[in-house]
Amino acid sequence: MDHNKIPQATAKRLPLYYRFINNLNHQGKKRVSSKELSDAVKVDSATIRRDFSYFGALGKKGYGYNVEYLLGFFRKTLDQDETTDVALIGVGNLGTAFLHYNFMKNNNILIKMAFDSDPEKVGTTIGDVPVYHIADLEKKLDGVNVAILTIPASEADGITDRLVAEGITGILNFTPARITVPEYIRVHHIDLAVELQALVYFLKHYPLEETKQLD
Ligand SMILES: NC(=O)c1ccc[n+]([C@@H]2O[C@H](COP(=O)([O-])OP(=O)(O)OC[C@H]3O[C@@H](n4cnc5c(N)ncnc54)[C@H](O)[C@@H]3O)[C@@H](O)[C@H]2O)c1
Repeated sequence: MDHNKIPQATAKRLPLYYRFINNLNHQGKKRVSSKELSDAVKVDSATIRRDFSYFGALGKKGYGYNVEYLLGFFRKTLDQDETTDVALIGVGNLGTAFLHYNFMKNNNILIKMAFDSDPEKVGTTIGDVPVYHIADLEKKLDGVNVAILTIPASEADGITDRLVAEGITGILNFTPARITVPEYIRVHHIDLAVELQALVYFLKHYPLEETKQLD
């Protein structure tokens, strides 16, 4: 399947589907209906059916979708069979938590190395990840092309320029800074304050029905 043919909005929902289908598979479930999926991932079933038609998965009425088939497709599409190495920049409160979190458990994503400017942190290993000095970024990066930024906002631009010069293609930016990159570089910005505000807004204006809350 040509991945470019999957619409971006569908592609964004893939990890969500993958996580749920993977759990079902672990529980030994062989099939799943679009209604079950819809309740679990909070995407309406019409959208799920349309998304899945792009994957060549056509659910049968009264049967649903084959869990193994979907899992095989998601694994390939999300490159779950390959490990993606990631570098984390900034081993503070947030960065340290990520280093302790084992991303490999559900996804084949590995934080392979971390960088910090604090001499107390450089040379240590946190959650099996070595922490190098930020001055050695260019020397150590060695083909890693995804980075997580958990440094102070004031440092974000300078570090981003260095990452871009080293061939990084994707950045997950946790700093409040809006970083500027060439258009061929993908930046996903995660702003927890905005996410929280959105949650509170939805709670206020679109409260869920009681039965759904009990799910
Ligand atoms: N802690 C949170 O809950 C939270 C939530 C949302 C966003 N953020 C954002 O994430 C970023 C990190 O937050 P934090 O709480 O972990 O901060 P922190 O101060 O605990 O950690 C920042 C780390 O970056 C290192 N650092 C500073 N300059 C550097 C440089 N030039 N190169 C490499 N390392 C450098 C510091 O030594 C420190 O270890 C901030 O931009 C913050 O606004 C934090």
